[in-house]
Amino acid sequence: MINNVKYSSNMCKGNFWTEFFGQYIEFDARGAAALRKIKVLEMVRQIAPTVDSPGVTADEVAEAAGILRHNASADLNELVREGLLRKSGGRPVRFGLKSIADDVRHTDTKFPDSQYRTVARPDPAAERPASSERLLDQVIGAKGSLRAAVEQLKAAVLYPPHGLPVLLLGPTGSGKSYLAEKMYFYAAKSGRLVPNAPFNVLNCADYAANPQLLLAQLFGYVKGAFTGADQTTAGLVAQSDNGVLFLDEIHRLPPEGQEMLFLLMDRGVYRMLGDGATQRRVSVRLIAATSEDARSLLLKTLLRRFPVVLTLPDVNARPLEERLALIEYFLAEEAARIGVPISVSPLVLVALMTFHASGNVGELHSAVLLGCAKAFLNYVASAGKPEYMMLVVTHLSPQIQLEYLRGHQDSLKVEQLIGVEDRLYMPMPNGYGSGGQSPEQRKDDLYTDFNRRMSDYLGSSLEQDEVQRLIQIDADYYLRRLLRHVKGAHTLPERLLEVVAGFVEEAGKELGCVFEPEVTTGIALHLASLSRTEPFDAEAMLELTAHCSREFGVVRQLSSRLEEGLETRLTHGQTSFLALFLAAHKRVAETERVKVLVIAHGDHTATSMAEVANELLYEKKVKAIDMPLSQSLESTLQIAAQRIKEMGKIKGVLLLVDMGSLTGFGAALERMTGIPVAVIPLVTTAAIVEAARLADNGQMKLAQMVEAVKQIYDFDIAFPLPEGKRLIITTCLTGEGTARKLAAFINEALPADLRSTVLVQAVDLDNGSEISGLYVEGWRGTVIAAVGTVNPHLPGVAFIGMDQILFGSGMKTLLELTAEGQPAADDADGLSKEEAILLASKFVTDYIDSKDGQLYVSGAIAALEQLEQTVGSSLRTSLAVRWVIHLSFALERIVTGGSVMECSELDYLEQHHQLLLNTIQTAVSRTCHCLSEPLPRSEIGYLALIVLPE
Ligand SMILES: Nc1ncnc2c1ncn2[C@@H]1O[C@H](COP(=O)(O)OP(=O)(O)OP(=O)(O)O)[C@@H](O)[C@H]1O
Repeated sequence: MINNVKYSSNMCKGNFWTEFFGQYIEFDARGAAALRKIKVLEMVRQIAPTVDSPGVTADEVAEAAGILRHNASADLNELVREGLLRKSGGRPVRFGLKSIADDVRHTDTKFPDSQYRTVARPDPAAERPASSERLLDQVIGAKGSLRAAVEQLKAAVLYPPHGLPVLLLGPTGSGKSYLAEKMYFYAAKSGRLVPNAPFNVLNCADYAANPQLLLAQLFGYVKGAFTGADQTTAGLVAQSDNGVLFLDEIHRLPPEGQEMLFLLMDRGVYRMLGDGATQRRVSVRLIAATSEDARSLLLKTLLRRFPVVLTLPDVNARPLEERLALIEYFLAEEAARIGVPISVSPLVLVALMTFHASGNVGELHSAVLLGCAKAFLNYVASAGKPEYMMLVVTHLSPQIQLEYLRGHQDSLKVEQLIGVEDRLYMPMPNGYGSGGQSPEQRKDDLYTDFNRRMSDYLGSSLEQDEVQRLIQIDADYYLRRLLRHVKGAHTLPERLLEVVAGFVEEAGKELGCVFEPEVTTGIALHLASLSRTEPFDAEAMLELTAHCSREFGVVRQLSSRLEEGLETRLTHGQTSFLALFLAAHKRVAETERVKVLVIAHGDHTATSMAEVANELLYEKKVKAIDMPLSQSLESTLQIAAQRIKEMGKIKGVLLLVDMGSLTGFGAALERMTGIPVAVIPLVTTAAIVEAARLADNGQMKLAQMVEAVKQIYDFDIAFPLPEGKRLIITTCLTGEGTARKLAAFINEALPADLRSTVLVQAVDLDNGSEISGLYVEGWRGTVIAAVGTVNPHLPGVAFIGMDQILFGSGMKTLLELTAEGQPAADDADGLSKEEAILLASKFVTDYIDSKDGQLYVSGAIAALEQLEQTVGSSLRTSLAVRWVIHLSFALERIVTGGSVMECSELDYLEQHHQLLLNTIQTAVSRTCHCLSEPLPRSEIGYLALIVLPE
């Protein structure tokens, strides 16, 4: 147990905390070790996400997590002991995920190598339509903080003959609307309502500025009741006959409105505005809610008429188990929505469990939605075909991350509750917990979901272009889910389909584009399912349509036609929605299109990448050609030309290839087909997705598309490389940190005459995204080597691991490569031993952010000199550098109470090199005065391993 960890070293400041959280935060050491272990596990999962990947070294994890290497090593070994990771033999030791498939019991999805120890799975019973009894019992908290409320709600619903009015109190977002809706389903399921009974919602706050209009909406009015009342119109009370009316924010109802409600509640009658004489009879179950102080804002006489008044608790005061259940519920819902399992790290759960949700369950819900939205962007852009979407702590909002770091009084309890294992949320076929709803209602829900997500995006800190992309993706998903919910259009009236088809065609003409037939079906389904409800956030919708004003204009222009055909009026919200929908699905006519073709070496490389992209896109139109190694270039060229010809008359082809001579196909194919072809080399799945998305959208010219796709290869080196210069790239996962330090380190280590011609540049690989092949392509032959913690796999470019540079002969190799094949002089890196040691010391003191750094380095150097003196020979420069760096870090670790490194070869060393071990032990204890106890034997073992090659 580490008692005094303070995340105050340079490394942590520079690499992790400041990068993610913008400022330096000292946080309580309590639980730090446990959290660090969780983080280490998360990093392994990020760097080596599958069980068959080669695994990661402690260095890589330390780098990625922004922690000291020995801590990473200690945690990794502990995770191995706990059975969470596997460890490979050989050097350097690699750690990888374990295959533990037993716990995954989900039958639909295959997870042959799932590394998850536990799988959080929604209650299978939730998949079945819930019985009326279960409906309310399934509400999270029904057995806990909402127990009394749920019992009273049941009684209120069942009370003969028409139930009792209910007033729900509680802070905003505490679930009042949610419970009102549940009550409606409960009443319907238990046979207290007629089939298809209405459920109408009126948020009185929406009409706060116009109480007259509010009353008119509620009670209806007769012709001439007020200026503008051209015809007699029924209100929501009448429309809710035999059903449920939910009045949200009821305190906004003016006193006369409250009085009008008395009559309804006492005698089941009401009067329309402008007709005080006629009493009309209805049977309406009334549910009301307010987040304000009802006692001071409602008439006492109204308050008294609610026999059931319930106050919902603040989510921050609810038991931790309930909060976890809510989070898990939302995660499972998201998994169902996107149709992909979601893997969630314990860190995420701890953060979600402990932040102060002032907006209550609603805010918790938004936090999950937005986290998933960010994760989804990464998922869509990730190469390969991830089995699941990963939700990690950096996907959460900065505020939540910040709160998490500040710590929380319940942190320890929460960590215990959550454990250290990742959880996997499976997409449930019927959604999660949607029991009791008809397909019709589900459709409404989809829309409500969609609507709410849009508002959340708008209110979030997401970048504008991220919001736009998410809207597009969501609109696409909405359509697909809608189509999935109601199989085919046969349930739709023919007339509706006809009207919508006409509208879509006209819209296409106006916008100069075409729409797939599914778009007609989708809009028809959407309109059919929405006829009863007004989208609740019309304003947010309007805001969203800012980016598709042309479509908005066209819908407005054509709306009268649609309204006539549908015999209804489109609300503002619906108009905006249709514009959004058209914008997301408009396609250019075939002849105006650019098509995407992928060619890559290997039996399946191209086809499998295209398959992934197609799966993620609405239109599955990416074509691929595999080029097995046995296939000649010439025949691949012929096949490609044939394939392009089959595409018919098109505007151009964006050809994505992997490497080699395929990059030269562009001109040849243009000649053979007469169609413009642009080539982008070093294809990745992310690039295909982006290319296909742009091709789908059809707004760009071929050349513009090439430029746009290049953006996917995101890197931070300026084009072009100055004339005559060559380049060494340094890499690391978190970009800013080690790569930059390493760049500075190598730059300093380069002989002066080379510095003018060789640039050392850090490249941000941004959590595994691929380095820009394009840039390497552009500078073909100019990159000498890549150095760092992650191999970017640049074709034809040698990679030297950071450990090799620091602890091995990496610098020598690098200089050899720099000198174009001429071996570097003599030892290590051409530096004198003193210079090399000086550099190593500087490296160490840069990393250890305390005045003691110098102490550790001096100790390490003194120990080396002592050893050399005793042995009577001088250690080679590269080994001396390794010794100094290693021992300095070891001293810091031990002095600050860190874990001791295990040395697996210690037994062997004790048997065969005991004298050496003893000599080192003596040298260290004589010179390293910072130690209060002898350096542990296994640490000595490591030092011996450094010396032994000599
Ligand atoms: N017990 C619950 N289980 C699942 N989801 C819930 C629960 N309670 C609330 N929610 C979700 O939390 C969000 C906010 O709930 P809701 O809108 O019902 O709150 P509210 O009290 O009506 O808020 P407001 O006063 O702002 O109208 C919704 O997304 C709702 O689905």
